[in-house]
Amino acid sequence: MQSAAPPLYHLVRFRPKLKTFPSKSQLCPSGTPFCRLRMASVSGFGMRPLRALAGSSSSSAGDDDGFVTLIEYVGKEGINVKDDLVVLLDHIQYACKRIAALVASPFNYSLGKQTALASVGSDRDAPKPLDIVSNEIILSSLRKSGKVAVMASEENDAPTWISDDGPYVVVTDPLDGSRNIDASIPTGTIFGIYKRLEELDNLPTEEKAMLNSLQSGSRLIAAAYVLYSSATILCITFGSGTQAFTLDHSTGDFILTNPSIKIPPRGQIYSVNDARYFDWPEGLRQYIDTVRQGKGRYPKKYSARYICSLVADLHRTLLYGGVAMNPRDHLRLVYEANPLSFIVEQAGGRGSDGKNRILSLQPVKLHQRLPLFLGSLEDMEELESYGDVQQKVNPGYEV
Ligand SMILES: O=P(O)(O)OC[C@H]1O[C@](O)(COP(=O)(O)O)[C@@H](O)[C@@H]1O
Repeated sequence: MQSAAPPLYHLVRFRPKLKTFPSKSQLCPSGTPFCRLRMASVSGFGMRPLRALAGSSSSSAGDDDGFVTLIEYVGKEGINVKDDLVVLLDHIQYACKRIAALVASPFNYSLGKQTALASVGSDRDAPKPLDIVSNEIILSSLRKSGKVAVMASEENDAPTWISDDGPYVVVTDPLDGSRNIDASIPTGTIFGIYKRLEELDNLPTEEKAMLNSLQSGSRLIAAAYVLYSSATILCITFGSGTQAFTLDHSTGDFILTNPSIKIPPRGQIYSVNDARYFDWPEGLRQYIDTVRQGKGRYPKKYSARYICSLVADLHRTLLYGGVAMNPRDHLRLVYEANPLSFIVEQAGGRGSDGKNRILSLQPVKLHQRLPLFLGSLEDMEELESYGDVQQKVNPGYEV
C-alpha cells in the first residue's frame, strides 16, 4: 500500500526512539501489525492521515517502529472505537494542529494587539480574535467530518446545528486561557463528545440542539484537551483510562507518549489564584493555610503553582498530583468542568464543585458557571472536608 501512496506523501525516515515508549506489541498484545500512517511533513500540520481520509491502510509485520499515532491507537488495531468516532477524532486533531500553529505563529503578534485593544475597558470575558479564529477552525473541521449533529462552543451564544444524521454532539472551549496569548503562556482546547440523542430527533432544531448540548457529563463518551505549550499534548479519555499523545512537528502525527496517566493519589502542589484570598470563604482559607504550612494530613509544606491557564494547570496536576482549583463561579460546566472531570476521573482523580461530583450535575444552562476543583483523590478529600470552599464573592476582577 505504501508504494501506492500519492507522491505528495513522503515517508518519514527518522524518528528518534523514546526509551519509555510502549511498543506496538505491548499495546496490541495479539501482535496484530499496526497500520502505518504516512503524512506529509511540509508544515508539520497541513496534511491529513491517509487512513481516515481514504479509508485505506497499510500494514506490514516489519513496519513496527515502536510508535503509535492517535489514529492508529483509536483504530481497528488499537482500542478500536467506532469508525465514525475515528473519523471525528481525525478532524478534531487536524483542527488542533491548525490552532497549535496559529498560537505559535508570528502573525499572532498582530492578533495579540487586537486582543489587547479588544479588552481595554470592555468585558474581560469578551471573545478575542484568536478565540474566534479557533472557533471557526473547529466548526469547519466538525462540519467536514460529517459526523457531528451539533456543536456547542463557549464562543457561541447558542449551539450550532450541523447535520441531522451526525451521530455525535461536540462541546468545546476552542481556546482556553487566551488572555495569556500575548505573553506566549500555554493555552488549550477542550472537547467533550456525546452521542446524539436520537429520541429528540423530531423536536424543532433549536430545541434539540440545546437539549443535546445539555447532557450530563456522566454521558460523555470521550473527552480531550490539547495543551499548546513547549510541546503540544493531546490528552484523551474514552472511558477506559486517560492517554496522552505528543505532537511530532516533523510528521504532523500525535504520537502516544503516555498510554495510562495515573494521577498520584497525593501531590504537594495547590494551584489557585490566591490574590483572591480575602474573597475566599473561611474553609478554603483554612485549607490553603494548613497545607502551605505542612500541617495537613500530608505533613509536608505544599508549593503553589498557578499559570492561570486551566488546561496547563490541569495537565501539571495530572502528572504531579495535588489540586487545581478556581473556587469562584467562573469556569463553565458544559465546556470545561465536565470534559476535564471525565479526564481526571479516568486518571484516578476527582472533579468537584467543592461539594458535588461534577459528572453528577445536570447542566441547566449552556454557559452555566461554577467553582471547579480537580485533582488527586486524597488532596480532594482533604479539601472537601473543609466544607466551606466555594467562593461566593465574585466581584469581577480586572486582571
Ligand atoms: O481569573 P481567574 O479566576 O484566576 O481565572 C483564570 C481561569 O480563567 C481561564 O482563563 C478561563 O477563563 P475564560 O473562559 O474567560 O478564558 C482559565 O484558563 C483560568 O484557569
